[in-house]
Amino acid sequence: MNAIVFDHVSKHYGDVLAVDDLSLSVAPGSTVALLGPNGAGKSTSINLLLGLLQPTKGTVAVHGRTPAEAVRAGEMGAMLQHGALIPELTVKELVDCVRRLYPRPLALDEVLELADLTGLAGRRADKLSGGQAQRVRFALAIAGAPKILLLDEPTAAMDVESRLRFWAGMHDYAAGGRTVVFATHYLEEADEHSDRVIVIARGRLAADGTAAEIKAAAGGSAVSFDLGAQPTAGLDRLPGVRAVEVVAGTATLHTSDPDATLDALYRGTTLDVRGLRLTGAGLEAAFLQLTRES
Ligand SMILES: Nc1ncnc2c1ncn2[C@@H]1O[C@H](COP(=O)(O)OP(=O)(O)OP(=O)(O)O)[C@@H](O)[C@H]1O
Repeated sequence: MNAIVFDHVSKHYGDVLAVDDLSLSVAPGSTVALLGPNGAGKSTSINLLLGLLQPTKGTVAVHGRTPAEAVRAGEMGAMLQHGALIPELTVKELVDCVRRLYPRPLALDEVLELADLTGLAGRRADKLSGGQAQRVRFALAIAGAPKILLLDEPTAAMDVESRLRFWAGMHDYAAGGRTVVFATHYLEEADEHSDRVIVIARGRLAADGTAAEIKAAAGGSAVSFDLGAQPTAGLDRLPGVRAVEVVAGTATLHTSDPDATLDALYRGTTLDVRGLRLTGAGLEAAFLQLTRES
């Protein structure tokens, strides 16, 4: 059975269509990045998964049940973008308090270790930095040993070192068959830390696959050269070319077949091609193209 299923889900906030006919399923044990620009519908999707919001249309299922049932069964853990911590409690007290609410929690020391909080266990929650507080939110999300862990932009307030440790903790937690879905705008995080990337833009599914598949599907490479004042006519008809951009005298041809494009550029046109550059599309280029297209 799938861990998560969205079946033709739409969510309106008044006139705003935040999620638009989204259908997808997530297999148990996978780590999925939900990637999209600001306002794409990532947080709304996570809130729908937690049963905090109800779809306007369609259904959301978690292990074949409603989100509310899955939450009640202690199957879901979530780290949302904001969440107040009880200021008077120490990190250890807070984590222990939350883990005791669950039927089969992780051991306290294990939670602290996974969230890299062992050294901060005695610190009061109101004396933590922003990044440390994020690690406590992560600890609270995993304390109940949920089968499905949802993380909404988990590394937003973390420095480079904290990010590295956070991802190590996330991978340790995911090992052993747990399902993790994390929302991010950081392409490199999606690339490095997930085995599947779901790109959403304006509430719709823009792409779904491994980071490598998304890069390939988004059109491979770009051929750039100094065009100067020469005419652009016909560049968009060269083989493989999907789009042409001309900025400040530099032409960039986005192509799915750079060999054929280059061959035709030299042999099939009378252009004086200088300063030629060939670049492979990274996830960033793929992401921009996909989110513009959709
Ligand atoms: N409570 C609300 N009332 C009205 N509109 C909302 C509400 N919450 C979100 N929206 C709108 O719904 C759309 C999707 O928002 P959402 O927060 O899900 O996007 P997101 O991908 O998580 O964005 P970000 O990366 O900026 O956090 C946006 O247009 C947003 O303005």
